[in-house]
Amino acid sequence: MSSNELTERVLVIASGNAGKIREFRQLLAHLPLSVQAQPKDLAVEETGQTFAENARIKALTVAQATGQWALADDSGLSVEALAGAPGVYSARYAASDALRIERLLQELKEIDDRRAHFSAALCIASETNEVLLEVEGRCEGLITHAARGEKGFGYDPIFEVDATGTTFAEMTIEQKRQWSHRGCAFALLDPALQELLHKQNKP
Ligand SMILES: O=P(O)(O)OP(=O)(O)OP(=O)(O)OC[C@H]1O[C@@H](n2cnc3c(O)ncnc32)[C@H](O)[C@@H]1O
Ligand SMILES: [Mg+2]
Repeated sequence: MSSNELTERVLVIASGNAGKIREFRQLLAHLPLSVQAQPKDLAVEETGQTFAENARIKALTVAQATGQWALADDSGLSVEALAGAPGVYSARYAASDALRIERLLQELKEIDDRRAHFSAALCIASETNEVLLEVEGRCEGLITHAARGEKGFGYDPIFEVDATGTTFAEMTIEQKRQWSHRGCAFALLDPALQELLHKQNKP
């Protein structure tokens, strides 16, 4: 075993969403961390009113259940013409990604104003019930009239990023990292997390 492995801290990704987990594995790859998935049987109720509250709830619950640091992400799509819906209810909008997309396109059928934004709140909590880091990121765009692209997950095929004119589903994981709500939030988290890990490893 190398000395690196000896000091490598475990970080549990407090999410049941395979698409998010894939992105976090890429985002965290350069850090001296052992990245693990949360236990399959763990379901956390998202009772918060905001993305930040829900991210906290998920991070604290999973950190306590696993006895490790946990990183949670609460995210969603807010549509201007729908007064911010589905927002924190983005996962509960319908039963599957395909049905969520279908419902949103249906709701916006007669509506010209397609402006929307994605938000992501990230939270890292410790096994001792402490919130270590919290950040938020946002990405502005438009809801398309039809799905475009095969990559990504969730609402990606119908969210066109203002800055690129492409949907998240048309982007590589690296491009999505550059423009997305999650990538922007992680850019804020990354230096603070590195500092925290550095401090921890000092004798
Ligand atoms: O709570 P966890 O277990 O992390 O997984 P979840 O899928 O329930 O995640 P949220 O509660 O944060 O709900 C977010 C919803 O918004 C969608 N979403 C979040 N980020 C997205 C992204 O980058 N691209 C497309 N859809 C996204 C996601 O698929 C969910 O339907
Ligand atoms: Mg959820």
